[in-house]
Amino acid sequence: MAEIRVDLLVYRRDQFSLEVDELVIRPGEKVALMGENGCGKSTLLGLLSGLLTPQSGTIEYGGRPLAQLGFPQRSTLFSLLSQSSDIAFPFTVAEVALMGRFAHLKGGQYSDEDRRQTRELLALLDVLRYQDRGYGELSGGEQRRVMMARVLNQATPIVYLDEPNSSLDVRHTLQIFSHLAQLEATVVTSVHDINLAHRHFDRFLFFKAGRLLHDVPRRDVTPQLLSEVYDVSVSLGTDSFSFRC
Ligand SMILES: Nc1ncnc2c1ncn2[C@@H]1O[C@H](COP(=O)(O)OP(=O)(O)OP(=O)(O)O)[C@@H](O)[C@H]1O
Repeated sequence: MAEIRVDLLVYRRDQFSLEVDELVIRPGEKVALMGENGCGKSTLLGLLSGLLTPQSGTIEYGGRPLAQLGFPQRSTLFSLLSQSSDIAFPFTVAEVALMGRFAHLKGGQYSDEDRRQTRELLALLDVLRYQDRGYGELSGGEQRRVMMARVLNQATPIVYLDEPNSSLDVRHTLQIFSHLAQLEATVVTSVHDINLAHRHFDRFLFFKAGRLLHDVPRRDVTPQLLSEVYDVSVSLGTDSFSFRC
């Protein structure tokens, strides 16, 4: 599995800039990207996955610069669940999830194993019963779970997720985060629910206005730190943080 290494990264867009001096994410780490709206979480995921190109700095996977990796290599190295996932064509749920296997296609055909794995993931994400329905006929939360099945189906050693629990109800959110926490893969996800992330993830990158303010393990996420990041009053109860304006 590849280590992710970021050095002297600078990305500018209009009035916004994201700067990360140094960041190393080791294989298997579960990393939450956190901070208020517009602080740069999606931008960082876009840069790490090569959808955006930095003005300067480097991103490396196992010592190989991202810029030198072709698309086939990238698609077996990392997958990305974007914030929005519209599909223009009338694919079924099973077809959408099966697309995750595209990077592993042999001889231009999906194998029986690809189809079996797809069914298993659709069941895990609790959408197997919709497998023959049109993707566009599902609710927002159901579509999100199908997209999650597609991303996990890619079976990459690194999984990038942009707010995976948006539109999800509490049960599916808990199930998905428990699953992510148990994956062997490196997982890097943006997430707004601090208590949810704190329960399931190991490492927390807090951004503010495009800067990496804190990079801390679970035990160092304190009310003081959260208060600084989010500009709210924070207290710690028996097992969760509470917030007040
Ligand atoms: N396509 C775009 N074109 C221009 N500016 C953009 C675009 N996408 C995001 N921005 C701006 O870039 C900055 C960082 O946005 P980004 O989406 O990375 O934030 P975020 O931390 O993911 O926010 P959120 O929690 O709301 O998802 C913001 O100022 C935002 O307005």
